[in-house]
Amino acid sequence: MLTVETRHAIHPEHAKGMDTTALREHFLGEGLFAEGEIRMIYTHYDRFVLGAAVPAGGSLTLEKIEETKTATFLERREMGVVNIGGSGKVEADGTTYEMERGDVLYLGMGTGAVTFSGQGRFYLASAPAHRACPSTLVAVADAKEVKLGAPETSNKRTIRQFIHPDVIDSCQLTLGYTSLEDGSVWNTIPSHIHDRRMEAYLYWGMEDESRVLHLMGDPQETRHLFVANEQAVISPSWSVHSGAGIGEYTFIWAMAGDNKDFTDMDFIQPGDMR
Ligand SMILES: O=C(O)C(=O)C[C@H](O)C(=O)CO
Ligand SMILES: [Zn+2]
Repeated sequence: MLTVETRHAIHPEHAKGMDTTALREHFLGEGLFAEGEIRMIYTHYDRFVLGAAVPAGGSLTLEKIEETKTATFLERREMGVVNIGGSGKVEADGTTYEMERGDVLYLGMGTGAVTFSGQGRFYLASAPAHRACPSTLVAVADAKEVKLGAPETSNKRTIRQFIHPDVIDSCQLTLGYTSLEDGSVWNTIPSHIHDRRMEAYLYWGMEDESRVLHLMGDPQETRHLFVANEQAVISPSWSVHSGAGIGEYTFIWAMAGDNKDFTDMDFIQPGDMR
């Protein structure tokens, strides 16, 4: 089964007046990972699509979605696939990619139908593309590692960059994930925005009862979302995206927009946030 939900772009002035239910309705992705299903969210933020495929031992094929009005989903798009489950396979364009937990697969524009199988839990992130870059499997060991933060500021973390100019080519998609060290709770502190790019976070590797308090909103009008395992947050270009978690957590960040410069961020120090 394939289901697609549409999320329209929200103006920051509109977001200021939202209550908790409305904030969750517009910015949180809940229930994306369902056994035997592909579930997707088509956003109007840079036409970024996020989703999940959980074949649960069977197989699932992503061929097309009505929203793009193209013959296949990847006809004019590129996509990142992250396996956050057990061993699984992805077949695309006549090639079978074996994916272990944490591996990332980049699929270039024009790839055609994509079939997911095995015990993988596949997170999907896709953006429009203008040229075909080579499809590439990037194992955890091949990612670029960046260490950030310190125990004194409770934000010591490892950023692993997979779909990133220093690792593989892509059109506009960048993707990787960040894991917190034991005892550190804060991600992406100091907070930042990047008006040039939207971003989506998928929190994973969490206990069922754990939660991340995700900060979003205009830096002068912050709001929060309590986020559980395997839930996603859509971050418009005007919104900060930081969080503090109870228990272990990792989050996949994926971005689309005008540049692929990971370090292009406008920082806002905690003292300047409201
Ligand atoms: O821990 C971090 O800091 C991040 O992972 C930053 C995000 O990837 C991000 O927001 C990039 O723009
Ligand atoms: Zn960011």
